[in-house]
Amino acid sequence: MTVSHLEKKGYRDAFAVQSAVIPLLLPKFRNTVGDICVSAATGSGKTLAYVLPMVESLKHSWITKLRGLIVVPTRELVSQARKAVELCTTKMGLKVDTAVGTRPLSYEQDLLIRKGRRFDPQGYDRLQQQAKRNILFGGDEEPGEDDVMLQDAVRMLPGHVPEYTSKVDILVCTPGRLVEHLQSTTGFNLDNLEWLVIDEADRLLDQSFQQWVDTVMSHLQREVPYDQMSAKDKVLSRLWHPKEPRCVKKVVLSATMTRDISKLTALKLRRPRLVVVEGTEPREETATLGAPDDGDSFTLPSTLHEYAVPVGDGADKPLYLLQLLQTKILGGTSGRAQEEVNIASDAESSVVSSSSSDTSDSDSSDDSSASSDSEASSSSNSVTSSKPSPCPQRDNHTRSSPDIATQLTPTSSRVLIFTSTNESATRLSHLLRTLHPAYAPLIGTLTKSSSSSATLRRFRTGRVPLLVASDRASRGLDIPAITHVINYDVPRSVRAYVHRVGRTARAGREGQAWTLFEEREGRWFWGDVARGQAVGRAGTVSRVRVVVEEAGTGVRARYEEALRALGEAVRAK
Ligand SMILES: Nc1ncnc2c1ncn2[C@@H]1O[C@H](COP(=O)(O)OP(=O)(O)OP(=O)(O)O)[C@@H](O)[C@H]1O
Repeated sequence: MTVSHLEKKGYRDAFAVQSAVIPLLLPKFRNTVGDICVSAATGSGKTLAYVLPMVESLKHSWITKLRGLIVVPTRELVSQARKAVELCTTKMGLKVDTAVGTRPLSYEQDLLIRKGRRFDPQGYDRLQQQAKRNILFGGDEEPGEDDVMLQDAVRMLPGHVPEYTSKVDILVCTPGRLVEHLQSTTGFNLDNLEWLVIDEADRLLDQSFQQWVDTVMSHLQREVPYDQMSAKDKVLSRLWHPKEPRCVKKVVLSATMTRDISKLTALKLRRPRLVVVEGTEPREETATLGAPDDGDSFTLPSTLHEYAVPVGDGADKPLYLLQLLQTKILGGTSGRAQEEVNIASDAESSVVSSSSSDTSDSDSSDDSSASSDSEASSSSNSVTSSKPSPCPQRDNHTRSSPDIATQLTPTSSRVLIFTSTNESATRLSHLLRTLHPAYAPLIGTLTKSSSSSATLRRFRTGRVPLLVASDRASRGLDIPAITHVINYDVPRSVRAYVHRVGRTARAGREGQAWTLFEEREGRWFWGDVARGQAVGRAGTVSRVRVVVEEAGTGVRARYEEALRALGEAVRAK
């Protein structure tokens, strides 16, 4: 049923990571294979690799209990993972829901827990006594979990006690909200959990997120009270028979999965096995988890094409971005020439980047100077490309940029631009709109405060083909239409680079990643990211020279005006 449904939806063949992981997670290997850690490239299909076997093993459950828990770092990923689960549970009767910090807790409590009652005269007497004591001696603090139960108990029919049951079989959640429910939702527990999936695990095991793991682990080890035991466990406990040990299958995944066992110890994995899937062929390499200094390594999608653009000291970075967008990425514009722009060919850049003796990675080439313009344009005519361009591009040679007022013609490009912070994402969007008013309706901004689902929907559907975002959008976001990722600000780490550029070139599609780097960032970028041992890639990173010419540009005047206005706005705050 699931397979034929998936085929109808276009999922015809299993991807490599799915071929490697699904068999290990199927119910028949449940007791022979321990917990699984998965490392596979971005966009390689890790989500279905755990959702399918989880659904397969839970589909015969006829009483709804919380059996499957999927933890991801952001609310966007919660809704994405939920869609994947719903795709696989169609017409199965399994109940799926989500828990994210943006909804009121009480609203979610109603969605997750059903309040009922059970006939239990002894329990009734006990709870009534307790309620009386609380009324007599209790304080006026916020009601805790037990207080809620007592409040419910006093409203019960004589001889009855409140009973709380799960309304969901599979819950997809963020760690913070999960902890809130564990601490304050009466009846919410992990007593029946069979699957714990931690996606984007290296992020979720970061120190900043760490405390949620301890809370979850302590709930997994909790002794289930007698009146909440399953019928089978009640019988076993009456016979003084040891209960069967609880066995929660843990699946831990990331495109940048750590091999450092010390970071995983908090998860108390059982006979952990690391599955590393590289490339697109179903080749499973089972590695062992290692010591802290073993060094992590990551693989980029083979369909990703990477470029790096030097931007001098960074003072004119928005102008470089604009030229890059106009001439290399969005294309399709037309109109009266107003500003002269020189773009060196990819060919030149390929030669530069592939030369092992190139020491100018952190160079201080002044790309805004007139001399470098002419140098760039002359070299662009003399070198042939050594790397085919994966996406249709415009003429690379010296050309005119479009009239600033020209409307952008329809484009199939979908461009995700990363900045280092939410604030700089907002600032950059503002600058781009001022610099090129015709782009204004095409630019979206994804910040913590913006309505992310509406913004992402507009980006997904192409109504807004340019999205400026902070690293919040770098993890797991699956928008197949993204053709380009631009690192406007260099990422903070190699790991962050891998996740950012992984928003394109997903599921075997072609994609381009462009990184703008300042002089002071060049050494790190080329040393660690572009040529570092930690990153496995099919090709090389090509260096591309984008030259912003100063003379005769209305853009520069607008740029300076926009900077002034921004400065004033910041001062006024
Ligand atoms: N067997 C398949 N056939 C076709 N498409 C697939 C298949 N499996 C997954 N996909 C699609 O591939 C895309 C990427 O999958 P997914 O989001 O699971 O990647 P991922 O490995 O989790 O990436 P990331 O590490 O960035 O989170 C999704 O759009 C998904 O629908």
